[in-house]
Amino acid sequence: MALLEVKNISKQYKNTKALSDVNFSVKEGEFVSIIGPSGAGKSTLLRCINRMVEANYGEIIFDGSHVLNLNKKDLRKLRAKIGMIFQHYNLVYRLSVVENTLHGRLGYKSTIEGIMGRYTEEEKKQAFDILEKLGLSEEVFKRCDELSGGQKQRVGIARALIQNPKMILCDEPIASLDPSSSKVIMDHLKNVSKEMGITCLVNLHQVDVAIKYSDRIIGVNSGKVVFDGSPEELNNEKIYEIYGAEAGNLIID
Ligand SMILES: Nc1ncnc2c1ncn2[C@@H]1O[C@H](COP(=O)(O)OP(=O)(O)OP(=O)(O)O)[C@@H](O)[C@H]1O
Repeated sequence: MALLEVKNISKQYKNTKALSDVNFSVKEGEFVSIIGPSGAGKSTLLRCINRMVEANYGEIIFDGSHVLNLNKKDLRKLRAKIGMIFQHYNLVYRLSVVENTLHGRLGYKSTIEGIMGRYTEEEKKQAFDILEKLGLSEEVFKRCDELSGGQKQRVGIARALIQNPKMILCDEPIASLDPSSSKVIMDHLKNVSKEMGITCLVNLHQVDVAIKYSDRIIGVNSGKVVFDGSPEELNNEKIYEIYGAEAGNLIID
């Protein structure tokens, strides 16, 4: 069953048409990558789903809700069910690993509870458990500015997981990481989808990584979906269609 349906989505920034009539759906538990050249609209597309960017036209249905029609209160509830991971982590660096993780609970709290940092014992236990699973037991009380890039991104995953999300949107999660940290992060994300059944929608620059980890790949060029298929179907011809002139060094041997 589709957890997410994106129908006829278009987005126009002032002078730029970033998305044109984008259609696709994602099943529960699926791991889907979105690939495409720089400026293709990948980030805009991901951000339209949780309305960090407002689409101009179309429909998005997530878990039965018509996302684009939600009022402020219901949008907040929806966002609690959708985690997000960013290229530059978006952590509060002067705070500790566990505090940043617990920030994932803020969507479930009143403003005053949030400001006072009131978390239940159960929430704290869950934070410790998640951090242990992500190999961060030793770092729990460290400030986030003391961490490596790979560790910071694992805190980003922890913060998303403590939301108990149905889906995680990942916007270039490994674009700032070296290959070995990238592998650790991608392995954790794959685990999140396969073991925990959480749907992952991941923007990626690296075609080889998308092929290795995804159940399905969506290729975007100039704001349009030009490929939607399995990793096996992504041959060199399709890579040319997605990347155009940039395809040269991406070709698979
Ligand atoms: N806030 C904005 N205002 C105006 N134009 C924007 C804005 N955000 C993005 N754009 C433009 O919309 C297009 C799509 O941008 P977007 O960031 O979604 O692409 P992308 O595929 O994620 O690129 P990259 O891989 O480089 O991150 C680009 O032409 C970009 O310049």
